[in-house]
Amino acid sequence: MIDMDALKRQAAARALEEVESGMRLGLGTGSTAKHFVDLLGEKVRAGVKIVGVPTSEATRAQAEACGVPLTTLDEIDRLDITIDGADEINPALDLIKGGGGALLREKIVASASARMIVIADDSKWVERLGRFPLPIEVIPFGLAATQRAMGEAFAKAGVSGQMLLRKSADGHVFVTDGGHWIIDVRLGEIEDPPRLAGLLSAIPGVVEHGLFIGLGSTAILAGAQGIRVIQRP
Ligand SMILES: O=C[C@H](O)[C@H](O)[C@H](O)COP(=O)(O)O
Repeated sequence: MIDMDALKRQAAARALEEVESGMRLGLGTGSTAKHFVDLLGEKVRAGVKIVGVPTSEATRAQAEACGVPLTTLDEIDRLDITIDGADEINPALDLIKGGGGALLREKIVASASARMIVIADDSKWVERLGRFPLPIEVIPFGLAATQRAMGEAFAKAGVSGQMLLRKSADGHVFVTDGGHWIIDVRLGEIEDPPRLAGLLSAIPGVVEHGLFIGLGSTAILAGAQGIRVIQRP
C-alpha cells in the first residue's frame, strides 16, 4: 500500500532543495506543508539563515516550535518563495486550496511571493479542477444574500453544486483564522476556473475563494514512480 504521508514528505524534501540562505519564505498550511516546516527547522538548526511568514496560526505555532524565525508582511514587502500544499492542481498549475481553511492568508502570502512552489502527493493532480469541494470564505453577515449571489455566479460560469456551511468535528460552525465562515461547494468539473474566480471575487460577502489562478509557478508531485517537477506552462 502506498504511504501517502511518506510521499508528502518526499515532495517537501524536494522543495527544500530550492531554499537558499538569505531567503524570505511563505510557509503554507496543511499536512504536506507541515512536513516542509519540519524539514526547514532542521535546516535552520544546521545554520541556514531564512525568515518565514506563516499562512495560519497552526503553521505559526509549528514554525515557532521548530525554531524557524518568523516575520510578517508588515515588516517585509516581498517574499522569495512560498511553499504550500494544495487540494487539486491542474496542468495550468491553477489550484483549489482551503481544505484546511487557510485559503485567505495563503493567497495573501502567495501573492506577495516571487514564486509559489506547490508540494503534493500525485493524487492531487487532476485534468480539471472541481472534484474537490471549492472552499469559499464568507462574512457571516448577510449569508443568505451572499449565497444567492454565489448561486448566480455559478450559473454564469456553467457550474452548480450544493453549498455546505463548513462545521468543525465538534459540530460547531468552523471559524477561520480571520473570523469568517467557509462554504464548501462540490462543483464537479469547472470548465473555466479564471472566469469563476473573477465572478466570485466580485461578490461583496465573499472574502476569498479557494481558486488560486496564476499563482503556482512550480508543482512538485511525489508518487509511487518518483518525483515529478512541473513548471507553469
Ligand atoms: O487550507 C489549507 C490548505 O490550502 C492546504 O494547503 C490544502 O488543504 C492541502 O492540504 P494537505 O497538504 O493537508 O492535503
